[in-house]
Amino acid sequence: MAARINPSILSADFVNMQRDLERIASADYVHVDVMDNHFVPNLTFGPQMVERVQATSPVPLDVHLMIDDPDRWAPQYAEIGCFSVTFHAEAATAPVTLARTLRKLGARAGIALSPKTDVGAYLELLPEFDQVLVMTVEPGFGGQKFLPHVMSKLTRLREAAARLGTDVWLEVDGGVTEETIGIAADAGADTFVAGSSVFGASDAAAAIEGLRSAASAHVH
Ligand SMILES: O=C(CO)[C@@H](O)[C@H](O)COP(=O)(O)O
Ligand SMILES: [Fe+2]
Repeated sequence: MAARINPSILSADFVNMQRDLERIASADYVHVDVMDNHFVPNLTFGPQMVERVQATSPVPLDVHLMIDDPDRWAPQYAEIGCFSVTFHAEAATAPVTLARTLRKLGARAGIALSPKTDVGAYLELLPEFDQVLVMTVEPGFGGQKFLPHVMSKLTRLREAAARLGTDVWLEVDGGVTEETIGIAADAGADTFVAGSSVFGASDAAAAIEGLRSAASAHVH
């Protein structure tokens, strides 16, 4: 199976967003990091900007909400028509109810786990989600180092998905490069977010292709 490569526009030039969206037109999805300065100590943008990105982007949006109270704020991203909406397990009060709402609104529902969050409580709930985002850095900033110790979560998620017979995408986010992507793919990831390693390259399309082929050799 081919790996999905989702460049993160956190590393794009915010005043040249249209140009940077065109640079990553060969990606599978565009990863959009929404941060609120409360759940994480950084602030990006909200639904108005995401709606404009969606109208401009040649590829669908994979929205990653690093915000407090996603139960209240996440549905509006599905209403805009975003392809997938992922909220943090640590921030949601009623994750299953929220995932059902997102699906009813036509979005894929995702749940994200910060590095210190155990995966155990979510394994039996996998059929309620279309994707699980395993953070491989502390959420909040691009350009951090990949944390290999979280790979055991992917192994457990992959086993649980097979046992439950559910087709859930397993996404990794943070520090993904041509050097680290194979480690995540070997552990069971099939969807890869990459910010600085794509936008930091002079040729973003070549960087996407490099990541795709480095991962595809490992994706099961
Ligand atoms: O959600 C986040 C950070 O909180 C990510 O999506 C980053 O944007 C990834 O950036 P790199 O680690 O690939 O530079
Ligand atoms: Fe992200």
